Amino acid sequence: MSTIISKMDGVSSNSSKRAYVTFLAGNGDYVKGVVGLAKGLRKVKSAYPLVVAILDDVPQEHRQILRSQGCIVRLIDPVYPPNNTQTQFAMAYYVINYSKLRIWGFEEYEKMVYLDGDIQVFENIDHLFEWPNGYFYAVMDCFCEKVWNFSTQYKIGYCQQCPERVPWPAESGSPPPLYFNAGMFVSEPSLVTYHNLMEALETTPPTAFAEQDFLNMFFKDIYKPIPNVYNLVLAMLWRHPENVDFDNIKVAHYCAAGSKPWRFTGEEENMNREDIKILVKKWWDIYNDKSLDYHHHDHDHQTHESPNNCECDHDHVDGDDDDDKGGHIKLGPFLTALATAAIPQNTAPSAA
Ligand SMILES: O=c1ccn([C@@H]2O[C@H](COP(=O)(O)OP(=O)(O)O[C@H]3O[C@H](CO)[C@H](O)[C@H](O)[C@H]3O)[C@@H](O)[C@H]2O)c(=O)[nH]1
Ligand SMILES: O[C@H]1[C@H](O)[C@@H](O)[C@H](O)[C@@H](O)[C@H]1O
Ligand SMILES: [Mn+2]
Repeated sequence: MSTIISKMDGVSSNSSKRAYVTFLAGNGDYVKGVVGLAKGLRKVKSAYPLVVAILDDVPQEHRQILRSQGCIVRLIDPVYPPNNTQTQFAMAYYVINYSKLRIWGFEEYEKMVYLDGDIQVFENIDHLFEWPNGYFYAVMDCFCEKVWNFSTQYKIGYCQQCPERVPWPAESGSPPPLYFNAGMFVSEPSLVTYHNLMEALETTPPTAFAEQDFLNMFFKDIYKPIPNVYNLVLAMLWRHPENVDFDNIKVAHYCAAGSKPWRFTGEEENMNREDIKILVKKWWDIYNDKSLDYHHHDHDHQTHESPNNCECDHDHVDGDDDDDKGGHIKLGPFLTALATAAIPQNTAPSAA
């Protein structure tokens, strides 16, 4: 009996230190993605809350919608890549994603599963929290879509998903290290890691895929690839069908151009595929399912009475206080400046 009690104690104290985390910026329609995700996590009976790290530009009305869906809303300050006059930042669309780095400051959680707002879960993935600490778990990306056309991999036709198809040329040395998609990962918040991330960022010029490239560099030594059912990047369906187990997809990532369910028209390339239409419909079925709306009393594991869920969502993760980068700069002028910079058209994702 006593062992059962202590075991249960162990579980509950551990459980409260776990969270799904997503990121939301702007006043646009990504809030729909996050609502869909919150409902999807509820549908599969996840035992852990969804924490939404929001930037200041998310309107109150959207924050309220998230809270009413049982989410924990946490305001974060934006993170900017260092100024670099030499390197033209290729994809302005991704710059705000550097702000995702703030989530390592959510130290009240021992472990987090990060999920992009354009992700949906179809099966319970709580077991990810049980995996050994000390690693960065994520799914390997695919380099075959046009959004990669600036890269050597794309130009050669090399993809880590099928390294034999077009082998990496011997004269180019060893193939690039395994590269993960940063729309889903398992990691451990920690102020030490957080400060190391911020410090490393200061000397890292921005690159095309923003924080995704940066995280790939930062965590390269502890990166553990996991099966793609945990983050099915939709392009895998037509680029590497042999690697896809369609009936067992646990997590779908609607990142292919034109695939965001809440903007879906079916007109973009590949969007008329049956498998895509099935996945988009599955997303909508969850989003529209009223029985999946959050009801405070129905979900004792998701009561979320954390102080972080109060109206005072000014719970900023401390940046470098004496440093402009960590301060409360308005994002608007920064993004405007980026938007007016010369950005090659062909590298801007159409989902933007
Ligand atoms: O206006 C926006 C744009 C983005 N987001 C948030 O940022 C996430 C990332 O943006 P996308 O999902 O549109 O981008 P992709 O999936 O195409 O991007 C991939 O590459 C990015 C590189 O910066 C990130 O690593 C991202 O997590 C990874 O999935 C969104 O899911 C959403 O959570 C917003 O809230 N508002
Ligand atoms: O790494 C990239 C990046 O995450 C893109 O934004 C996504 O659209 C692509 O599918 C992926 O390969
Ligand atoms: Mn995404």
